[in-house]
Amino acid sequence: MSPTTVDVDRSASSADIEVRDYVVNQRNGVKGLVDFLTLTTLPPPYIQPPQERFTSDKILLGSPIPVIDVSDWNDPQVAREICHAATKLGLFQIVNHGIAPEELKGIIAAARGFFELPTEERRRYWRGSSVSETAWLTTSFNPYKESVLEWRDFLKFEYVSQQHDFTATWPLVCKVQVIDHFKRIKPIAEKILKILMNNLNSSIDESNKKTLMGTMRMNFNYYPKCPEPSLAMGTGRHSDINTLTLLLQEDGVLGSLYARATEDGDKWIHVPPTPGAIVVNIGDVLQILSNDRYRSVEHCVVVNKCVSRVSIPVFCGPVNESVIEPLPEVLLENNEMARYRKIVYSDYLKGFFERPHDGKKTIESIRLP
Ligand SMILES: O=C(O)CCC(=O)C(=O)O
Ligand SMILES: [Fe+2]
Repeated sequence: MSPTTVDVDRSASSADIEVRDYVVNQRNGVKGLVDFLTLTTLPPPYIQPPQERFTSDKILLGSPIPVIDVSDWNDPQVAREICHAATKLGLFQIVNHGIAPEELKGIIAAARGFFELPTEERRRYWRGSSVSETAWLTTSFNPYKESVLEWRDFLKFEYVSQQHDFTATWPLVCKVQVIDHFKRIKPIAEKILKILMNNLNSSIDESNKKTLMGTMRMNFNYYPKCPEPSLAMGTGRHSDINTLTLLLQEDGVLGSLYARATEDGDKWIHVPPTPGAIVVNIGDVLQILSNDRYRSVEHCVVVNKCVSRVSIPVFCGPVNESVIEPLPEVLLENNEMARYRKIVYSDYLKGFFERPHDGKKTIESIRLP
């Protein structure tokens, strides 16, 4: 690919195809693209239609994201604050969770380490031909289904503790840190889920553990510097579809993650990177189990002209075979009707991954009339 074709002609479909081919089919990712070209304008495949762009008039000021001090998990106030935040916004930050700042810095550095590897080295992990069955790299969200690409690459890890040596071929630059981060996040996620379940007159037991946290996956999201950030999106509007996500943001990069303030409005709250904090967000499965008591929060990521950014979500969720439906405990309590039809989680996943990021379309697709 010659650099000038992409740079000069913004509307030409040949340039469009060439960029897509380079990024997606040739498995360079958007990181490969920005390393190869000195871009002064945004390549056409990344130009979002005006209604999908994030503009400053959408930002809701004066509504800070709750920051919850969880140093004493047994304090009833902690449970109250977590349940309140899960009900209202569906997103909050926790501090004093027990993971040391140096450990958080270590996993961020490990993620950067991976994306700083030579392109050929990263490409060994490309989805579909990865050297590891439990770690793979791709770009955007769903590049073969999207008319506009998202400005990010991500490496996904699956924690399959019952499978011997599932980390054998993970990249050495980050392997130890990823394993340690999974192990540190797991008990924190379990404590939050326990609080949220207790509040629904339920609990975590052997029968539902596989639904609540039968799987754990981690992303290294990488958002390169973007020549025209106002025209692009790093991650499009979506809610996470799992139960609970615990996300680490890189310190210092402001104006990236936004959460939709209310279900029906188009106002968004900035989620500031807070040193030492972990962002927790409620996913669709908890909204379904709780019959809408908890809210899975729609969120999106804006990119930056001056700095690249890394974020590291850990997604706790059901195993594929789990049947997802509102909990009987919740329905009985108020003698209410289920608001969602029951669905096998693998079918739910299929619905989500079949289309581009599109707000809360997946959960809406199973809402009962
Ligand atoms: O980069 C972020 O802050 C959030 C990414 C995200 O929403 C996701 O990976 O699901
Ligand atoms: Fe997300």
